[in-house]
Amino acid sequence: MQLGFIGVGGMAQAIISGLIKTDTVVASDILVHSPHPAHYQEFAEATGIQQADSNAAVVAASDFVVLAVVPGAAQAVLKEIRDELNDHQKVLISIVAGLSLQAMEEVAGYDLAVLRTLPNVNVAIGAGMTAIAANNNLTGAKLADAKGLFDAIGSTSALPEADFSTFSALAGSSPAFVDFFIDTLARAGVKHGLTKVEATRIAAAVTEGSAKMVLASDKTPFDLIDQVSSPGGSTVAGLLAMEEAGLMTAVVKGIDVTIKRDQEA
Ligand SMILES: NC(=O)C1=CN([C@@H]2O[C@H](COP(=O)(O)OP(=O)(O)OC[C@H]3O[C@@H](n4cnc5c(N)ncnc54)[C@H](O)[C@@H]3O)[C@@H](O)[C@H]2O)C=CC1
Ligand SMILES: O=C(O)[C@@H]1CCC=N1
Repeated sequence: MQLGFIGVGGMAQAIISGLIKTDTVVASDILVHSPHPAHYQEFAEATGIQQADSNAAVVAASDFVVLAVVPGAAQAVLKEIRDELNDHQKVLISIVAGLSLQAMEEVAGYDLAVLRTLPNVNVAIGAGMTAIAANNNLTGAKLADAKGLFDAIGSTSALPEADFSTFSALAGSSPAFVDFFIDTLARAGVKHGLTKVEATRIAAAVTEGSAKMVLASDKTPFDLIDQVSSPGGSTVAGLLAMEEAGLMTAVVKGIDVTIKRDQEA
């Protein structure tokens, strides 16, 4: 599989790193371009991926083309590459937040096979969570191959496009929110005398372990909370103090604003 990337920023690099680490695609089969080669020169040399001179050259040499530019540039880039894309063989995979299948078809062509995705940054270590929605032209082996790229670097969830904004908050942005929680937990440890390095290691390990427990167990998170909270003990006292400070409301408000902002874009 020849895989092209237009745009080589943080997310493209996260996906490429995950694909190479999981032996899903060999580096020499990955071709990239953006107008700022200096920004990804070091990454390209370190990973062994190929660099093209233009967006059109990426498309010409690729079976699957990943559109990984900032949302503001996406329409112009699609216009620029539409002729090369429409050879009735290639598949366009977009990771651009807020860009609908219909909007892509309008610009790039109604016959084009398109997979709209929303990966999160954890794809870099093969632990991502990616929403996918295919248009009617993407079926069979091509759909399986395009989806397979994201299954290989984490989990996928086939969702109606109407749910993409909610997914974007819950999975695309939430690594930042979970990191915020980990940092806050660690900071509390520092307040009580631990070093930041050790407190962060402890907080991250606990977050990973608790997430694995939720996924592995048939219990709800609330059941698991009850399991940790000894009668008259310290956990329930801490939980109630966090709720008095508004933890649940703060998280839900944050997600509401994230969804609203995504829908405004
Ligand atoms: N950062 C995240 O966690 C997530 C980001 N996304 C989406 O991924 C896309 C990329 O985001 P990031 O990598 O974070 O942004 P970034 O700013 O790190 O990278 C954007 C890339 O697009 C390139 N670019 C800009 N104009 C171009 C053009 N005309 N032709 C070719 N390349 C061009 C830039 O040079 C850069 O390499 C965005 O559309 C964003 O909505 C989606 C899911 C999660
Ligand atoms: O912050 C953003 O706009 C993007 C969407 C999901 C994650 N990052």
